[in-house]
Amino acid sequence: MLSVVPTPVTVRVPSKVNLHLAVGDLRPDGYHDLHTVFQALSLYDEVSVVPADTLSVTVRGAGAESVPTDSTNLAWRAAEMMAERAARTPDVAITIDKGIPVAGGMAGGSADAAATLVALDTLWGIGAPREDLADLAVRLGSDVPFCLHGGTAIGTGRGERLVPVLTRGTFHWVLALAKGGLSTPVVFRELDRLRAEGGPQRIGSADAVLSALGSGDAHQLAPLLGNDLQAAALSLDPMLRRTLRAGVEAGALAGIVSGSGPTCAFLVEDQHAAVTVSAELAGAGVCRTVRVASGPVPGARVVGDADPAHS
Ligand SMILES: C[C@](O)(CO)[C@H](O)COP(=O)(O)OP(=O)(O)OC[C@H]1O[C@@H](n2ccc(N)nc2=O)[C@H](O)[C@@H]1O
Ligand SMILES: Nc1ncnc2c1ncn2[C@@H]1O[C@H](COP(=O)(O)OP(=O)(O)OP(=O)(O)O)[C@@H](O)[C@H]1O
Repeated sequence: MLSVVPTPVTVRVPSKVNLHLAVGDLRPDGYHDLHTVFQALSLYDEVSVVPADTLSVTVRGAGAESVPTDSTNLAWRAAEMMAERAARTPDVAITIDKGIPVAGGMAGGSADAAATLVALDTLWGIGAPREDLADLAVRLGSDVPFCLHGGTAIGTGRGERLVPVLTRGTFHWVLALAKGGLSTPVVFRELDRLRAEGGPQRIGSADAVLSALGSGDAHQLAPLLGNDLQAAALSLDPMLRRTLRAGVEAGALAGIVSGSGPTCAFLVEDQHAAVTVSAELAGAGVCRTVRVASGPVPGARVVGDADPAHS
């Protein structure tokens, strides 16, 4: 008798960079209020799910060895949450192909959680409204709702309340991936420590960033990029200063630490500049590897899915 091999559902999910990341004071719940502008970038993870006897997670790609494959993996937790919502057991094998740097400040784990929600929604034929998935997403992490959403968006609260931002055209980025990672809570704590000592200066409002995004002009946007966590990331990893300097010397319009770091994101003029800047930066010996990306791109979606309900 022929046995039916189940077909996996695969979801592609983007990374993010914070074009503007204003961090408020520490709240009683341990989080900080944020006012941020996210942009989803074309550096992706792919997450596949297939029916299995029990829940499992396999991670492949760069940095896979430092990603947990047990119930502390955000994708595992997403599967349990989705199963609970669907009143069923989470009997799936999850395979994560990492293209997003691990602990790199580009929402790698959050992306996998968002992708798992979308993949299981399809595999189990749930058809949950996007708002329901967003409600589950916020319980998994502050960046998870944006990984579902994609595009460019303002994030407030702890980063989970999203409003889409109108942008024109495509922005081109060069990403310098670091050898190690930085822990997000440790970077927030370092900022609190620096602030207790009187510094660093806080970035201002995002208004100018929003109008630069509307113009589609990378030259206008470049000097406006700002990240309150940058000083904390540089304090924990002073070598990042060299990386930021090298990117600008290589011809980038501006460089910024991405989120909590240590990935550095460089805005460049166009696709051609992305290639030349990335080649020069790769030769400067200031990072583990260099990637080219563009944004904005859509959030987590099933590969090969042309259904506009998923847009
Ligand atoms: C730095 C950013 O990537 C910017 O988008 C995010 O704020 C981090 O989002 P995330 O990795 O999804 O973070 P979560 O898993 O929600 O939180 C991890 C830890 O980071 C700190 N955290 C996170 C978000 C926030 N608004 N304030 C915080 O202080 C808290 O110590 C929290 O316990
Ligand atoms: N699916 C996952 N992928 C990567 N890391 C994961 C995953 N699940 C749990 N983790 C854990 O989370 C830690 C942070 O990894 P992650 O790649 O999410 O960091 P990040 O990109 O800096 O996050 P963010 O930008 O959202 O602050 C890792 O060191 C790892 O132990």
